[in-house]
Amino acid sequence: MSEQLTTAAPRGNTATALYAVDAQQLQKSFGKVHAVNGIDLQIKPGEVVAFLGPNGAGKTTTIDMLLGLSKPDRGSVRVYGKSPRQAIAHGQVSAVMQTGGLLKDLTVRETVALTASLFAESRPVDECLERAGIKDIGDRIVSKCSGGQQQRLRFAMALVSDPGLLILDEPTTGMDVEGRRDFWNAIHADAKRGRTVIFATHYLDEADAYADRIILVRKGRIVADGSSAEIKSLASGRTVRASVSGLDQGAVAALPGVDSVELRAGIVSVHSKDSDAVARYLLNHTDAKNLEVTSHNLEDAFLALTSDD
Ligand SMILES: Nc1ncnc2c1ncn2[C@@H]1O[C@H](COP(=O)(O)OP(=O)(O)OP(=O)(O)O)[C@@H](O)[C@H]1O
Repeated sequence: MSEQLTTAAPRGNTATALYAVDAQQLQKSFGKVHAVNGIDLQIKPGEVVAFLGPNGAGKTTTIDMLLGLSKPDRGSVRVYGKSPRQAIAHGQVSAVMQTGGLLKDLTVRETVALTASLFAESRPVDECLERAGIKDIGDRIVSKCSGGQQQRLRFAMALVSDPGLLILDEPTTGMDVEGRRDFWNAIHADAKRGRTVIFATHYLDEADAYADRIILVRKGRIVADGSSAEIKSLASGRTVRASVSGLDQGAVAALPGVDSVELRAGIVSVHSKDSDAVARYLLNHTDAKNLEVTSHNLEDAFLALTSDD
C-alpha cells in the first residue's frame, strides 16, 4: 500500500471526545424481550473490538443503537462525544452492512465514485479501492463480483468519508473461506493505520484472529471483556505440564488459582487460572523440565461463558 494514504483519525475535537464509543447502561426491550439489558461500553480510538455472542444475545440491537438506527429505552450513547446521528452526519462513523446498497449494473469504481459524490469531502476513489483490496477489479460490473468482493466493495464505500469508526454487523456471513480471509486482511491492514473497528460475528476464529478486544455478550449483558487470551483464561484457565521428580503436590495445590494437580509417570499437570504462578513455582522450587503452558481455545471459553450453567 502506498505511503501517501492518510491515517484514519477521528475528526472533531479529540480532547473532549476521549472515547470513540461511550455507552452507559444501555437498555432496549421489544415487548417482553430484554434484548439489551444494561450494557456499559467504552471503546478507545484505534481499538479493534469483536462483539461475540450466541444467537439473540443482543449484538445487532446494540450495534443499531451505536449507529443511531434505534433509540435506547434507557441509557446513553456518545460517539466521539456526539450523538450517533451527529457523528454519522460528520462522516465519523460508517457501517458495512451485510446486504443491499449496491446497484448491480455499475462497475466497482463507479459505485465508489457515486458514494463519494454524496459527501462534501471524501477520500479519492482509488485510495478507497486500494484499501479495500479491490483496485484490480475496479472495472468489474457489480453483478459479476463474488459475495466476498461485494463485501469489500461495501467496505470501500464505507471508507469514502474516512470515518474514525467503522462498524460491521456479521460482515462475512455466507462467504467462503478465501473470501473471508481476503475481507479480513483488507480490514486488518486498514485498522493497523489507526481506525477504530467494531464488528459482530458468530465466528470465534474471526474474533480470535482480528480483534484486540473481545466483548462476549449473553442475554443482553456483557459477560466477558478482554483480549482473546484473557477471555480464554478467564473461562477455563491454562494447563501447565512439566517433567518433575519429588514434587510436593500439596504446595502446588495451594498456589493461587490452582484447580487441580495431577502427577502421572513423572509428569505433572496443573490446571490453573494463574499459570504464571505455577510455572514460576515449578521452575524455581522443583527440578521441572520441558515445561509447557497450554491455553484452551476460544470455543471452550465461549461455551463456558455463554451456557446456561
Ligand atoms: N425488531 C425486533 N422486534 C422484536 N424482537 C426483536 C427485534 N429485534 C431483536 N429482537 C429480539 O431481541 C433479542 C436480541 O436480538 P439481536 O438481533 O440483537 O441478537 P444478536 O445477538 O444480534 O443475534 P444474532 O447473532 O442471531 O443476529 C432476540 O431475542 C431477538 O429476537
